[in-house]
Amino acid sequence: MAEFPPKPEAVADIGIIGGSGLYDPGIVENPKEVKVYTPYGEPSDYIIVGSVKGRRVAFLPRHGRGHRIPPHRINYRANIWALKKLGAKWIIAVSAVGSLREDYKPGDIVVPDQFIDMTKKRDYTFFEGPVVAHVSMAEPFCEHLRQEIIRTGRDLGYTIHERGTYICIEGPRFSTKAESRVWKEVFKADIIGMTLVPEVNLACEAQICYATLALVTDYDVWAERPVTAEEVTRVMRENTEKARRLLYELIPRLPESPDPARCSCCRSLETALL
Ligand SMILES: CSC[C@H]1O[C@H](OP(=O)(O)O)[C@H](O)[C@@H]1O
Ligand SMILES: Nc1ncnc2[nH]cnc12
Repeated sequence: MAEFPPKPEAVADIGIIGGSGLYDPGIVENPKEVKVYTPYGEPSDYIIVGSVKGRRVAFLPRHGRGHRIPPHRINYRANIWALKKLGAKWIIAVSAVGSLREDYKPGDIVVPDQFIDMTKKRDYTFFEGPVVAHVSMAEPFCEHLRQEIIRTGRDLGYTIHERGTYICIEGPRFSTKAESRVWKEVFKADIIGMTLVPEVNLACEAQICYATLALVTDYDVWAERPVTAEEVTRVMRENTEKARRLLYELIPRLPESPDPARCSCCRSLETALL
């Protein structure tokens, strides 16, 4: 394994990963496209590096510009590695999600606090041996970052749900009605998507504070009209302004370095390495 974590180049301390419908944040001043090489191959695209209200940010569209890469083919390791290499201490991950409950409505924001992994064949770790690590996933998201997203969303008057269990399916197909019933009624998940895992796991291994800003786009397939890809991208497009505003207000609120009293993300390897 190459040096892990890589030495940050301190170009940007805030990483943003854009999901379906958010391929350009539109808030970055003096944007420069940066190509980053990693031991895991190519990230999803060039990374846009620039400033937002005086803070250095690095933006990466998860599916590549124009949505070229399906969720199961995303090089999650290269993406997280690249952001770490650029110096990211925080990653705000934007995602389109389906809702598995009536009261989480299209257009609402959810800041998940748990996940269930139903993916099948992805590269889940940087530690393939001989160095072995078992990071704790009991609290998978950075609580400090989650609280800052929630506070900013509330200040902007958005409908924002403070908790939610995100079930991550393998995709790229959507769920069957029978599966959706299981996710909703048996597993009691609240939202559904295809990209959280292993992005969140790898961010944790890289000791980066990571939280998801999930935008509800649909009611999956349990409601009357089953979700379509067209619906997801259309609703997401209608709501990108919301995500952009939230990011714009949130970024300057983040401290230069995470507060060790508010989360333990940057110490995740202390108890994980064998
Ligand atoms: C375009 S439909 C499904 C697609 O949208 C979500 O992606 P992301 O989390 O990157 O916004 C979902 O997980 C699927 O990959
Ligand atoms: N219903 C759904 N299932 C899986 N991924 C999604 N992304 C957005 N909506 C989704």
